[in-house]
Amino acid sequence: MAASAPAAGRASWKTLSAEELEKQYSPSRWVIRMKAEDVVNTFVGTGSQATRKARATRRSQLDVPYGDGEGEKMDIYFPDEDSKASPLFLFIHGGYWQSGSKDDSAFMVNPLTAQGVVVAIVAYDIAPRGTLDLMRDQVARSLVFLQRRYPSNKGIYLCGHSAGAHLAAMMLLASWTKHGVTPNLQGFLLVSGIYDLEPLMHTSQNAPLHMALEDAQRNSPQRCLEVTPARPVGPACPVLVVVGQYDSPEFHRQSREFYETLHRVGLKASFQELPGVDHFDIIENLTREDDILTQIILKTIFLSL
Ligand SMILES: N[C@@H](CC(=O)c1ccccc1NC=O)C(=O)O
Repeated sequence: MAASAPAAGRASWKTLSAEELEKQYSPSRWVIRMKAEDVVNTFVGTGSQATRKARATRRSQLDVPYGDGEGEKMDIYFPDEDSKASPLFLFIHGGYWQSGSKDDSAFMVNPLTAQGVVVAIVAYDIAPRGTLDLMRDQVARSLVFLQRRYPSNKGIYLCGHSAGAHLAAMMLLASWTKHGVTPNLQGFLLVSGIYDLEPLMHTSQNAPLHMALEDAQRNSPQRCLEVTPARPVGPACPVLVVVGQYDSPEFHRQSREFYETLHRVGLKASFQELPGVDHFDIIENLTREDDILTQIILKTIFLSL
């Protein structure tokens, strides 16, 4: 009996009504510090202000193409002192694979570049233009591009928020042989992510995504990790799963169960619930050097060097 308990727990969302699922997967409705309708505008405002500041105060290369597609661009921000062997931090923005842009996602650039980290913010083709399979391939190619451009890097640290954490987690399942180079991935930071996409099929978020059951399952790291034996990162590569105190119960469940799966398959996983933050200020606060998640990121990067 005990062996079947996790599987039963994993499908617990199936008992929720359509209305409750919609609420659970609407992150702004769980924010307590302001009205739900103001949350996303505030988040985008903070992100675009941080991006303006990063572009004004840091050396950068903007719209660097990592592929031939029009949307396949990244912004790269550099520390003041030039080094050929810096750690690289790649951020994948969220927005349910249908909103968000690299141009308002440079939250963490100033605090991280101040400590000698090169920060790249990647753009990908959001829906309806892009499919989940395309986005996943774009993120993989952006990592390959970074590895080729900076072959002596001191590790690539991949961070994603929400839908971006999902895309980051999919890189734990990537097959690098077809790309001809394996990115030097040394850490994953998965912030308020979604790892099982099946519940989303039953919410309004699926309208532009058009996920059928096979699409949702093929793109669910929670599911794929358990059945895929070959993994591209070793047991020494830390994978941090982080969720905000005020994320919804379903987001908490998704993070906890994904952490448990990572741990079970032998990855160096850790799980942290950050107190006092929600789905949005968990990322907005990365503009600050003294933020707890900024400090966790810096520790992850510099303790593993
Ligand atoms: N429509 C959603 C927006 C949202 O979930 C979101 C917005 C910006 C960045 C990340 C988000 N969530 C997941 O990717 C909401 O307001 O709850």
